[in-house]
Amino acid sequence: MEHEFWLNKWQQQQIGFHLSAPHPLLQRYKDECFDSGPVFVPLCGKSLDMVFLAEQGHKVLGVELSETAVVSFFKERDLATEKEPANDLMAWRGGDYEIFQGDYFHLSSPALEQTRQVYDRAALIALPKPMRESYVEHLEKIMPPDFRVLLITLDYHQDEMSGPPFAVSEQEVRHLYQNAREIKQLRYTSIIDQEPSFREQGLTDLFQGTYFIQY
Ligand SMILES: C[S@@+](CC[C@H](N)C(=O)[O-])C[C@H]1O[C@@H](n2cnc3c(N)ncnc32)[C@H](O)[C@@H]1O
Repeated sequence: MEHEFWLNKWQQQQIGFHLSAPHPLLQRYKDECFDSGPVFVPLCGKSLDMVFLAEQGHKVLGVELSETAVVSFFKERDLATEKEPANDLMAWRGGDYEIFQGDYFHLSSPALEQTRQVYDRAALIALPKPMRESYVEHLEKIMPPDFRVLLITLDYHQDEMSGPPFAVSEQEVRHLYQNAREIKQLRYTSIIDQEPSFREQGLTDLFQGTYFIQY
């Protein structure tokens, strides 16, 4: 997607993707997938999942395009911040969080080289197909060789709705992450009954997939 698309969404506060509580699947699978080390949250928005991770003792690194999102995240927690340029991005630090504000595709940081865990909720599925390949390629470039990912996807008939969120099937996850040592599907369930607004937009079904990916 164009940067303008997301910056406008934040400007106009059209952030239906933002949840008012930590994601239940993060709570369910965190201990199974992560050790006590830091966690990288790409395309993080101002997600409360970061707060949950910090409360569980993790240092949290994020990257987010929108300055509005980053400023709101720290402001809503009443956290004092300091910021400094980090290549093309701006690194904001406060509490247990370090959020790089700018384009994920320009991110590289020594801090990430020490981070072996990635939490992806609504990041991969926020991107159109050609960008999803670049997203995984970039992740493989900026993370250490033995990283792992807890990934939450949505899947539906793409011709029934234009994204975002985009449909990402299990087959595509396996293709995108073909360089990984292990890809385990933890869960794949229909959630259309809990998401009536998607039915109103024309979807006949909507599945949520959860994967553990180990390099
Ligand atoms: C669907 S939202 C999900 C946010 C968050 N993961 C959550 O669960 O609430 C996608 C986010 O990615 C951000 N984004 C989109 N393209 C980006 C890019 N190239 N670099 C960094 N952030 C980006 C958007 O501003 C938006 O906040």
